[in-house]
Formats: sequence, structure tokens, C-alpha cells
Amino acid sequence: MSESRTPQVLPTRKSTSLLEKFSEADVPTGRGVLRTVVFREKRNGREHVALVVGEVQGLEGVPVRVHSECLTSEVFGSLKCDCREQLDRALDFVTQNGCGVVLYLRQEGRGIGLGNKIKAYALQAEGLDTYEANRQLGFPDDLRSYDVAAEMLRLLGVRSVDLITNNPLKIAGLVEEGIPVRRRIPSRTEHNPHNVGYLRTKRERTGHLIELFAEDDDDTEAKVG
Ligand SMILES: Nc1nc2c(ncn2[C@@H]2O[C@H](COP(=O)(O)OP(=O)(O)OP(=O)(O)O)[C@@H](O)[C@H]2O)c(=O)[nH]1
Repeated sequence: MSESRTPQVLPTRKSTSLLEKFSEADVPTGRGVLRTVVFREKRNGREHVALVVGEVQGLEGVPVRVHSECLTSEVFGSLKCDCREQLDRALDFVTQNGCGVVLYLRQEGRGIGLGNKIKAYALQAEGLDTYEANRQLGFPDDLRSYDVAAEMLRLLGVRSVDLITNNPLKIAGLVEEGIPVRRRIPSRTEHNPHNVGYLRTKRERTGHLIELFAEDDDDTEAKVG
């Protein structure tokens, strides 16, 4: 008796559709026009933004920043982290380069949300570091996933990226979701007395490639900032 085999079709992340492209328009800014594309998550209605400069469809090695929302720093000017500066510098980079994408993901507080991030700040004021505070609240160090970012890039037609980041987990996360990362572009920001502990902890605990001092310099050619 001949054996009939059903071809095994493995589900791939690429075939899952998490998002719909909801709207887009050109928005004039101090840096120039940003093509602003809003994607909506089908499962929860959450909106994420792609800020696109130039023509990226079908391109390899597109400079991309995958940036997580940080209301406290980006809107209120908090000095406890370097998020606003990283966003500003990434936008400078892609606009000066004439091509690139900044994905602005609604993953406040590394995915735990604004209210919980402020709870974590209260614990940090009592001496816990950023990861200890997360754990005390019952969360892992980082709740983010990169499936949404990967699908946004695919829907924009980006074939591979030069990722603006210091976070090795972001690179791994995107690769895992099927987006080739050609190289890393370091994101360099200034430290201050309020965020130096946060930056050091990220470097020590999650391997962030942060150059806090001149002696940390590496010889990668392109840098943001
Ligand atoms: N839970 C928690 N989140 C924080 C804290 N400080 C900043 N964040 C959040 O951390 C996120 C920072 O995200 P990103 O700017 O993408 O930075 P990153 O993962 O450090 O990696 P790169 O900037 O790409 O190197 C934002 O969502 C901030 O709101 C904190 O003390 N606790």
C-alpha cells in the first residue's frame, strides 16, 4: 500500500496578517516632509506609525529605527532616559540621508504601559534598577515583540534594513520575524545624572551596545548623533 502524505504546510509569520494600513499623508516638519503612514492592529485597534522618507519600496539596506513610545521623555522632557534624543537623532539621520524609516511603536514602557512605567519609576526612586522594578511589578525585563514592526516593514516593501539601535535584542527580534538586518547603525546620545544609571544598567544587564564614555568608542563607520 502506498503511503499518501499530506504536504506539511508550516505556518510562517510572513503569512499572518496582524495589521491593516489605515491612512497616510505627507506631514511637513522642521526637518522636511515625513510621509506618515498609520497601521492599525486588527487584534486590538492599536495604531502604530511609520515615518517614511524617500522611496523605500523594494530597497535593501534601508536605514530604519524601530522606536518604542516614551511619553515621559518625548512629550514631557523627562531626563530619566534618552528616548527623545534617540527619536530626534533618528529623524535627523533619515531626513539628512534622504531615505529611511522611523517606526513609532505604541509599546510604552517596553510594553508594560504608561501607568506601570510610572509605578516602576516610583520603585526606582526607592533604589531598584529599571529591570528590578519591572520584576517587582510582576513583569519580565522587556515585554515587547517585533512582529508588528516586521509586518510594517514588509507592507512598506522594505527588503532589508540597516538598523539604528544599540539593542541586540531588537536586532534578534527583527531577524526572528523575517526581516534581514544588514548592519547596525549605533545610536549615540548624551548621558546626564538622571539617566546614566538607566543606560549603564541596560549595558550591563541586556547587553546594549552603549558608548557612555569616549573609551567605549568602537570603529563602526556610521553613527547617529
Ligand atoms: N519599563 C520601563 N520602561 C522604560 C524605562 N525607561 C524607559 N522605558 C521605556 O523603554 C522604551 C525604550 O525603547 P527604545 O527607545 O526602543 O530603546 P531600547 O530598547 O533601549 O533600544 P535602542 O534605543 O534601539 O538602543 C520606551 O518604551 C520607554 O518608555 C523604565 O525605567 N522602565
